[in-house]
Amino acid sequence: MQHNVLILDFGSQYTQLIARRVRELNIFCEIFPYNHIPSDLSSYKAVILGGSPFSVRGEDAPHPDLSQIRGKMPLLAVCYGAQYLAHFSGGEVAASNTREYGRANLSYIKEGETFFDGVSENSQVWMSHSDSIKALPTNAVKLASTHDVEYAAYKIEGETTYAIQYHPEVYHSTDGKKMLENFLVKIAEVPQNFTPNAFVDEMVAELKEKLGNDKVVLGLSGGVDSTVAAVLLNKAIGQNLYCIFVNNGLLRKNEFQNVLDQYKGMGLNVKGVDAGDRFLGELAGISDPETKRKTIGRVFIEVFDDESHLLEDVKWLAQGTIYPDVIESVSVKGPSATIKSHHNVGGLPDYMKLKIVEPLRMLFKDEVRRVGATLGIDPELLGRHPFPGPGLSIRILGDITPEKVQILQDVDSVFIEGLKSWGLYDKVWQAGAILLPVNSVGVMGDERTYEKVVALRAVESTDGMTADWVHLPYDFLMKVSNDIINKVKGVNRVVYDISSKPPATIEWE
Ligand SMILES: Nc1ncnc2c1ncn2[C@@H]1O[C@H](COP(=O)(O)OP(=O)(O)OP(=O)(O)O)[C@@H](O)[C@H]1O
Ligand SMILES: O=c1[nH]c(=O)c2[nH+]cn([C@@H]3O[C@H](COP(=O)(O)O)[C@@H](O)[C@H]3O)c2[nH]1
Ligand SMILES: NC(=O)CC[C@H](N)C(=O)O
Ligand SMILES: [Mg+2]
Repeated sequence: MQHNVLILDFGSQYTQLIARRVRELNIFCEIFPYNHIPSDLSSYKAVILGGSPFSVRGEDAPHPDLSQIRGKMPLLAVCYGAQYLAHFSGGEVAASNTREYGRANLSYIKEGETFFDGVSENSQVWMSHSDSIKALPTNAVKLASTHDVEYAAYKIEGETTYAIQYHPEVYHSTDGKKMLENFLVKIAEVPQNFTPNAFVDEMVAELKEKLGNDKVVLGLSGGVDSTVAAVLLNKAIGQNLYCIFVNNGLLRKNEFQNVLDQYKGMGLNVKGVDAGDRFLGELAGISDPETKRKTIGRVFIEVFDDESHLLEDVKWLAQGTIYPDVIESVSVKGPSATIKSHHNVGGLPDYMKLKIVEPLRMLFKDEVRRVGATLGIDPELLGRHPFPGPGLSIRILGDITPEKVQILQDVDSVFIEGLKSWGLYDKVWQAGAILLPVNSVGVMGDERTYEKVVALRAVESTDGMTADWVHLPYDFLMKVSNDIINKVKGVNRVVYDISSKPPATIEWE
């Protein structure tokens, strides 16, 4: 893969957004922590320095050595980056009188600067800083100001170095993407050749080379990432790819069969392993959410290990890891605090001795979907809502029994089919039902009932990190709750979850 743009992360919440914007320009980019700059920079055509929660004046602040970068290749310094260049090159950075956070407008733009081509006068930019550049570094020229910030942008004469105090990557910087494009395409002349087709061609060639005639196993979940990874690998190594799809007894209604049928038409070598009883047996009596997750993770690995022993001579394990997972584990802040342990076939124990291959580890979710579309994967599969690996187990509060699984599968099916038939499914990022560990009193046909309560959840989100509940039409909620109570025996009450994340989470456990 061409490594075109290098983004240095100083711990800003927006670093990933910079990468998103660059990718939207069809330019490939990679994020590295400021203290792990690659030693070979020959494949990079430009570098971007990101923002940071630190003050450059602080003692523990990131102070990387940029001597191999600055003046040697095009450099764009954003926020902390801009302050960093100023502070260490003859300028001055000091605390602002007021903390600047939010929208501002450019009140001055230097004429004739390529960086501002096509940028409107008074263009709105997003500020988020408490330090300010009080004096420019040596050889710098002011390029833009706002009402409150004199040095909103500058460049260094004799270098292709640009620096901006605002955040072009944030949506509220109306011309931010234009400025990034001006810098990357017009000034740094980075090629815009990172397209799904190019990715597929390059990745297939790379996988062929890397894997040769080796055998590879892959856990298929029916989800987008593992499916796209499988189709790519299948294109590269054909029948040497062995896909395993495990029924953990906690899938959606009829999902095991439906997913297997769907894969049949795709020419994949898939084995369905029905381990439902094994999972439910191991989960019996467990109510604690973390213990449930850990148990499922362990049994997954055991089933997987058993299955790969049935195959001879397997050398590789393929995974559907995508870029946000990678960034999470390499970012300056490191893997974030465990709120919920995600089960993952990824964390395989050493004794399995398989090498890991992850063809999607450089892609964001929407890029994975586009690659999937290029590969001809059914749009319905690519548009599927995310579904957690531990499945319905974390949507059954309290202990899990086969009866409860069946009730929840039926409720979930009425809800999801309802969303589809009302044309709402694609407007919702994720939806599902939760079986609560309480009974409530109801009346059906003049008789008292004392049955289960279910909660419905539907959220909007871009990446699952934050989410808002969806304002589903009342008519829809009325119809679906009526259908659930009438069709699913054992349920006499339906409630709708109106919590956003944070402070709640999407799943209840
Ligand atoms: N039922 C299953 N059978 C086999 N492998 C599975 C199953 N569920 C999950 N996996 C494997 O575990 C990985 C992690 O699952 P998880 O659901 O957490 O991933 P994901 O990010 O949602 O990806 P996907 O879109 O592939 O489901 C999957 O990519 C897949 O390789
Ligand atoms: O693959 C997964 N394994 C897990 O263990 C897991 N737990 C939560 N999720 C999914 O992650 C997103 C965020 O969920 P939370 O707000 O509940 O943390 C939502 O999309 C959840 O469905 C999981 N996915
Ligand atoms: N967003 C940023 O990069 C902020 C930089 C620095 N911490 C400041 O407050 O000024
Ligand atoms: Mg999944």
